[in-house]
Amino acid sequence: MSKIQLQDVLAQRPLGLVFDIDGTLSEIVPTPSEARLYQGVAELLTELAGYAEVAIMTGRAAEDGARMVQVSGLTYIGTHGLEWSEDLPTSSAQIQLVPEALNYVEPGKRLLALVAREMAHETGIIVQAKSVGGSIHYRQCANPDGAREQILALLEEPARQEGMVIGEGKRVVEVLAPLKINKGEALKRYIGHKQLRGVVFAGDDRTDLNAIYTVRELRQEGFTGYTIAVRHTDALPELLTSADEVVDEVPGMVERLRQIRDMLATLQQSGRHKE
Ligand SMILES: O=P(O)(O)OC[C@H]1O[C@H](O[C@H]2O[C@H](CO)[C@@H](O)[C@H](O)[C@H]2O)[C@H](O)[C@@H](O)[C@@H]1O
Repeated sequence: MSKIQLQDVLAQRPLGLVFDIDGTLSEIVPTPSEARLYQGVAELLTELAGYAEVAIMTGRAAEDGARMVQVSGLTYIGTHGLEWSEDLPTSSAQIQLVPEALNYVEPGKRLLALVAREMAHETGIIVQAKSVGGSIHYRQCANPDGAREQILALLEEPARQEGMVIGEGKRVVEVLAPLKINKGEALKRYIGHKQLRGVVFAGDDRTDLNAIYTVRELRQEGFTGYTIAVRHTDALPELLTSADEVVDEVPGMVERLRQIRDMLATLQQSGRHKE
């Protein structure tokens, strides 16, 4: 089978462009609150939204993601696909939590409270609550690998009892609802919701793999999609081998965003996009 070309995907209409934040549009930094969009990204997202539907799909809470991105007119999909909003970052924005997740709000709170209490002695732990579950960051601990082991051991049995799932990302343990909704399922819902005929997805972490797999599956059914993996020194090998293209770190991704913007402008001028 011939290799899919980015140009062919960008020619589809309606077109969706879906981006992860941390490690994709913003550099990985010591703490979540220090993270900022890479220079020029907000302007590029604004320009891209003039040509396509643009969504931010993040493991952060939708509101937290929108606080970082600060671009209106985008769809913000947060908490790994559980939260949706079409009108962030306005302060009165409606944020929808998928109804299937409601039963897991309280169990998630209890598990995060347990970690906050039991790991209070460990300097460097950051507990980041989300509407369902949340993240426990250990990047700043003196012994990050040891801290990771402690968090996983502490959560194993209580998570089982609460019916919650434990996942992992970059120097972070995630407390998740036991739902089939992940970035892959969320991407499928986004494509359906916007009735897209083409999609480009970019991400850098384990949770982004689900979206990459979804694009591959949908391609088998004739859908036109393209995936970009952002390579960092700690990249999952599977992420790099599964994506259609690999770019080097966040600057490489930002350069690709510029090229995508330019390709979309050329397609529009030449009228070669598919209505
Ligand atoms: O899906 P994403 O948008 O990539 O979200 C995944 C997690 O990203 C954030 O944590 C990561 O980035 C931090 C800032 O660079 C870094 O300090 C941390 O070690 C990384 O794991 C975010 O804070 C989490 O809530 C997301 O789940």
